[in-house]
Amino acid sequence: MSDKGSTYLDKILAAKRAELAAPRATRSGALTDRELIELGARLPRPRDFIGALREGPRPGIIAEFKRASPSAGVLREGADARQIAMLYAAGGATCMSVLCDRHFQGSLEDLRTVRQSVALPLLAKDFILEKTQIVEAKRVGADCVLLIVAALPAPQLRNLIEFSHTLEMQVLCETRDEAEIDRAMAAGAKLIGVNSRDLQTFELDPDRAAKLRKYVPKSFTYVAESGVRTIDDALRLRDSGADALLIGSYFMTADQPGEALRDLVMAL
Ligand SMILES: O=P(O)(O)OC[C@@H](O)[C@@H](O)c1c[nH]c2ccccc12
Repeated sequence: MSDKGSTYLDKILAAKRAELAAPRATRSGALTDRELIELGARLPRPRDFIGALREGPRPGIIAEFKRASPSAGVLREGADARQIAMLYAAGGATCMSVLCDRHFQGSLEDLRTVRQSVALPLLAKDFILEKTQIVEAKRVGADCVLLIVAALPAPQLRNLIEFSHTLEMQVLCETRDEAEIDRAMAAGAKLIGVNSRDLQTFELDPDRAAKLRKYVPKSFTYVAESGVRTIDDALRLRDSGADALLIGSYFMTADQPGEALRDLVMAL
């Protein structure tokens, strides 16, 4: 089979489908929807991720634990999830995101480690295609899950949002243009992200999140995702009206991630 025409996102999603199709060691692998809800509902109640962003200083910072990325390679050799989480919490992060996908050298284990290290609300940053993944994220301590509009047909998106809400999990719905923003809002998302990096090509358009701000009414919570490389980048996104900034590489590559975060929070 030729790879011609398939994008990075297609490849990551194909790998995720293969992972999900393989026999799984986890308990929730072959359960019915009802059993999944019963299992998920017994897990500890999630924290209020959106509430933390709305009530804290604006814009809130969602600091991401990210070992590597397909575009930049390894960001921090031997990164220690517990240590970074504690630096982020002490540095003034409002919430944290943990990259769980293996194309970013992440795992659910990293999320579990972060959960055991800090009390901040946590986002499971993964390529979620089915309900079992939402239960698994909750099981390791996530409060919020990422759902990528470009990866999910409309009925599936709505279904996964509803399922998350049934488990009292929140959803960050990731978009990249006006049409996807409309789809996210129509599907019931309350927390809308615009990723300035295109997951098809991994190219960055540093102004995308600022340009699209006007399409999301203020009753939603708006997250500018990716591409903050300087304090000025963060200031521009703040001035565009973003409620929160999701930042990974800038902190992960800093000599002192906690200091870099504190300086950024002070500048905002
Ligand atoms: O490292 P950055 O440029 O600060 O980006 C963080 C975050 O936005 C990025 O990791 C991200 C946003 N959406 C995603 C979806 C999948 C994987 C990764 C992502």
